[in-house]
Amino acid sequence: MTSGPSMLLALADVTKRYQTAEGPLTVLDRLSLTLDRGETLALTGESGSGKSTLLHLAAGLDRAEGGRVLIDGADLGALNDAGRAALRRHTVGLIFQQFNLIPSLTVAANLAFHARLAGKSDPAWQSALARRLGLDALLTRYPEQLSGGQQQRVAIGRTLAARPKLVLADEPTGNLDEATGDQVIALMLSLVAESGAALLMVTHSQRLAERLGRRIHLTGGRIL
Ligand SMILES: Nc1ncnc2c1ncn2[C@@H]1O[C@H](COP(=O)(O)OP(=O)(O)OP(=O)(O)O)[C@@H](O)[C@H]1O
Repeated sequence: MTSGPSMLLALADVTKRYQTAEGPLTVLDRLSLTLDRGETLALTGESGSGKSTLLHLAAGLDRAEGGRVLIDGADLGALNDAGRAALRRHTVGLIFQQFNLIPSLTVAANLAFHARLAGKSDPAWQSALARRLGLDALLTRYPEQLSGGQQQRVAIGRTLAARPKLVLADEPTGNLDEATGDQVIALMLSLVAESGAALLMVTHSQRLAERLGRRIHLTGGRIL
């Protein structure tokens, strides 16, 4: 595999198996894909086709049985746990369906949390994100005092505040009604574009997938 300067994420011949009571289950079968800097890519596939598995591998949260995963030129297989954690902290941002906010922190502190951990606090960018995400009047509230759409807007702001080069989103609007979900996706896409990040987004929705620059479909452990 050649890794040019524009390539941010590459999976090359990646195989992932789980051990189950019925024997080994091959979820990803010599799968390859690349994502360029600033590119947005939608990943669709039936339930159980391996979308979340692929996203976890791309985040360095899990290891493949075969093949290679490269993020920003770094081969995850060649890094130890601390190296992978550092790469995740500095380069990757994750957005999940369940929002995953810290319940004991205010909206403002949640927004600041990841950027601070990554040593990349940028108050001006954080304020701009809060304003653009419509969170200015909610900064002193706690997550349990927010609607689902508001919580996901905080989660998006928290992720983008650290300026990750790669944003990985797993069904980010899966817990929201369609109208709220559409608004949240629109905000996420424009802020991802402004921050220059690349986005890999898992979705069940063909309609949402069509809003991204490129689409791939996972089936039988491979990409169509
Ligand atoms: N830790 C695990 N151990 C065993 N099997 C697993 C494990 N995690 C996932 N699987 C299996 O691997 C397959 C892929 O799971 P994955 O969660 O990646 O699918 P998905 O496409 O994200 O599904 P969904 O759209 O329903 O969220 C499924 O058959 C699942 O049962």
